Amino acid sequence: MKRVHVAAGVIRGADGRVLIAKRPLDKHQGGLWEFPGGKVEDGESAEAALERELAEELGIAVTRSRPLIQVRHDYPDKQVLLDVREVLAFTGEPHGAEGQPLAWVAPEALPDYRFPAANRPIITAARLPDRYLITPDEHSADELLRGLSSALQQGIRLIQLRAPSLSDRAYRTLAADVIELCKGRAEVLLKGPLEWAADFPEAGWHLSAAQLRQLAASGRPIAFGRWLAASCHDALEMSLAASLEVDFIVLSPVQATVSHPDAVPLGWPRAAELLAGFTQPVYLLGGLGMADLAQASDSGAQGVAAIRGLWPGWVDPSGATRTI
Ligand SMILES: Nc1nc2c([nH]c(=O)n2[C@@H]2O[C@H](COP(=O)(O)OP(=O)(O)OP(=O)(O)O)[C@@H](O)[C@H]2O)c(=O)[nH]1
Ligand SMILES: [Mg+2]
Repeated sequence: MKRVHVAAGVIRGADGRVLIAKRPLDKHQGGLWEFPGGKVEDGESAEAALERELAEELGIAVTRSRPLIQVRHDYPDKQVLLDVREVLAFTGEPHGAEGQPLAWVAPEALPDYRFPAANRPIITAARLPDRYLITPDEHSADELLRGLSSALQQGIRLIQLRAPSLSDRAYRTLAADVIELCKGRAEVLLKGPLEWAADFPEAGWHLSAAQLRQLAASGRPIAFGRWLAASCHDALEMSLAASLEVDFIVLSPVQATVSHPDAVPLGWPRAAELLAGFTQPVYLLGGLGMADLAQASDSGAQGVAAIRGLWPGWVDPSGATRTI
């Protein structure tokens, strides 16, 4: 069976809501919601196909889009490659040009709608931002909270609280303060024993590669009910993350980094290769910052994860202060 190549778009309104459409009952996966789009024609790029399909289906002209995620999925009766792009700019007012019902949905409400099975990672990708801040470990609790406040003001929406130098007790106290600070503004993922998760019901969890290996030994997905992410460094760890059905992963190190000077960098070509076969969103980490967002996206990643590269006011070696 030939895999059907499909281009689909995540379109956002000015208020951040995402546009979805209902598939006609008589079509494949009929009656379910979808991200508007359609089949890529022979010799056509996914970008061009998306522009053509969204003009036909919604009457809009897409002027700018970027790759968001690629999903290969095998239905019993059809194999698809969904090439999903984030629409960054368009003109016109979207309407159901083929009579299909449309809905504008807040990203966090997308899981409440019924989509085809292939769409789970797309929904996750549509809900996640393009940058994942990992906290630096060298600051006092007060400095860290001040830095996080600025980061929130600058638009950071996803944060991993990493503080390996703190005692368990100090980490847990800091975690409570960070969760309080970020409430309603950013998602916080904690890093530590998974048994702690019950004490922090509002936080997601970020598994280390070692935790990932341990949990994967149990052989079944974890039903966590909040954000669950994992650190991966190679194809094996990525396959463990996939089998546990974590929401997203961080793949590192792409480049040499000060926090892990001994680690051998993957480099961009190898990172892109590892991403190609993986269907969940991936943040690339390791010596990266905002300047690397476009390359990360072109390599198939959701975006960039960074400690220094996303920390407010960090001065890079060239002397320029980075802004987010
Ligand atoms: N556009 C779109 N298609 C999706 C999504 N998820 C998903 O599994 N698909 C599948 O991708 C394929 C492409 O859909 P399509 O609208 O281009 O084509 P179709 O087969 O429904 O209609 P057609 O044969 O008249 O062109 C369908 O098999 C559809 O079930 C999604 O979110 N958006
Ligand atoms: Mg279509």
